[in-house]
Parts: sequence; structure tokens; C-alpha cells
Amino acid sequence: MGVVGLPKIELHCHLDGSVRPETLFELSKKEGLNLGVESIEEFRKLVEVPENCKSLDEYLEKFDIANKVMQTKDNLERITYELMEDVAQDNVKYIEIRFAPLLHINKGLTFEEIVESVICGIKRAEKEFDIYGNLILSCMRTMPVEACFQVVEKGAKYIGKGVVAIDLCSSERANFPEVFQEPINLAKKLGYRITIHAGETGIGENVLKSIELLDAERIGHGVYSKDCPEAYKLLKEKNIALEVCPTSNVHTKAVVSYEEHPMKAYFEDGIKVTINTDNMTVSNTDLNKEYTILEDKNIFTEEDYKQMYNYSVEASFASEDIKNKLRAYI
Ligand SMILES: O=c1[nH]cnc2c1ncn2[C@H]1C[C@H](O)[C@@H](CO)O1
Ligand SMILES: [Zn+2]
Repeated sequence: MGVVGLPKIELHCHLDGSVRPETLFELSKKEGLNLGVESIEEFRKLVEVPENCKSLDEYLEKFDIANKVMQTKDNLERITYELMEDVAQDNVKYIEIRFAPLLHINKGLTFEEIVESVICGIKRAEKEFDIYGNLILSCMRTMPVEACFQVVEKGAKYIGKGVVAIDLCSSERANFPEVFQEPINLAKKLGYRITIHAGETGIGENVLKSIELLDAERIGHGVYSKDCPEAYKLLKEKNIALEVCPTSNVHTKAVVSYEEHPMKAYFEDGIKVTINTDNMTVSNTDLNKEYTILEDKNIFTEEDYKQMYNYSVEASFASEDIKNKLRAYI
């Protein structure tokens, strides 16, 4: 579909899963991590998911090295800037980068230093490249609810100054929406937009609960929405976009193959499907690769691509001013 040259939008991209591999290798040596590898090829095997990955939980083990080096202001700023630089080369015009600030406090950085470093990286890249960026603060479902309150409360001062939304991520259990309802409802009151990872590798009911209890405006993945008719109905009625990440879904075994992914059926049924990378390094992908795979497998056409671009613009948490610029591209 010749999408490589077309403008693109990325709504679901984790910073720690998308560190430029060469930088990650360089920084891991500088930080003295003893990984027992000599070459970038060997190193890539440590940070990329293997084909035989069995589950989301196994996939999540691939973030360890990145989070060990993402513990200084300089590293956080540089990694963010380079991600924006790389995707700008791919003609991505707008990106929402997400990360979990509390994964970066291990060497004494304050919450403010962490978030401000990432925002600095975004702003520096915006000045140099033809791209805009915003930040989504992720709360880890593996951490206590109090940690989520902390992220929501401390991050609120950055709303409108780089931060746009709150997310819940990591391992998915059946009752997580009930567990995190209070801090996410508080986030809504404080002015954050809400996107939630739900129904990723199972448990379609979590999509329903994320909409009803957490007021989710977008759903991360939502692969299993079809298993919960009420959730499916609400996605349609409320125009809630799905942030689909095809290669990541194949890797986590959410689906057995691209062809078996329900994204096309959802799209044809009018659900607002958007295409994203999730983790460019862990899944060894980028937006061009995602669209090229979908074209080669005859899953989406160029017309579909344009429709999904429009869905991404409308579902983005960008200002109206930036949305207007994005609308003009296509
Ligand atoms: O696809 C995902 N589902 C759930 N959690 C994820 C996914 N990709 C990355 N994460 C987690 C691992 C990272 O350390 C964390 C913050 O970016 O988010
Ligand atoms: Zn994700």
C-alpha cells in the first residue's frame, strides 16, 4: 500500500520497550551491566522477544535491561529524543509515548526529575524534527494501588505541559479495574485523558469494566473485546478506539497469527481500529513494518490505512491545533 512514504500516527508506544538497541548496548556497558555479550547482534537477542515467547508475562521480562539503564536524567532525555528522531525518519508526525515513572526511581531520581527529563527529550526533538509528541504516564498493575495514586497525584502538574493521559499496564488479571478504580477516577477529575491496557491476551470483560468503571476513552489492544458482547457494543456506541499492536499480539500469543487477529473484523464492523507498535525494540518493529506486514498479508488496503489514520487523529489526546495539522496531512 505504499504506506512507507505516508504520514503516520503512533498512539501506543512504550519508551522502555523502544530504546534504540545501539544506545541500550552502549549504556549497558557504561553502567557496568555484565551481560556476557560482545556484539550488538548478541545483545539484540537479550532485548528482543524470541519467536517462541509463550505469554505476555514472558514478554514483559524483556524490559529489565532497559529499566536498569533508564535511571539517570541524561539517559532518559537521550532515549526519548532518539525515539522521536527514529520515528520522525519513518514519517511519524505525532507520537504518544508512554512509560511508568516509578520504574525509574532506583538510583535516587525524584518523580519530577524523571518526568521532566522525558518531557525535555520530547521538546528537544520537536524543535529539530517534523514531529509532535505527548506523554502518557503508565501505572504498573504489578505495583500497589498507592503507587498508582502517587503517579496520578504527582503527575497532575504536568498536564498540558507534555503529559496528556494515564494508563494501566503490565500483567493483566480479571479484577484489575475494580482494584484501580479510585486512582483512575481521581485522574479523570484532575484532567488526565484515560487509556487502559485491557482484553490483551484474554478476559474480554476487562474491556467492559475499563469503560464502565475507569471511563477509558481508548483501550490498549482490546483483542478479546469480541468475547464480551456488552464491551463490544460499548466500543461502538462510545466510539472508543482500539490501540491495536499486531506484532506485539503475535509475540505475546494473544493471537496465533496476523491472519487470525480480529482487527480486520472489528474494523469492518465500524470499530475505531488504530495500528501501533507497542514496543519497537522488544518486538523489533516500527510502524512501516506493521503496515507493510498488514498489506503483504492482504489484511488492510491503502484506503483502510487512510481511514485508520483518521481514527488515530480523532482518538489522539493532542490539542485541537495539532489535530488540525494532522488532519491536513492526508
Ligand atoms: O503490551 C503490553 N501490555 C502490558 N504491559 C506492557 C506492554 N508492553 C509493555 N508493557 C509494560 C512493560 C513496561 O516496563 C511498562 C511501562 O512501559 O509497560
Ligand atoms: Zn502496551
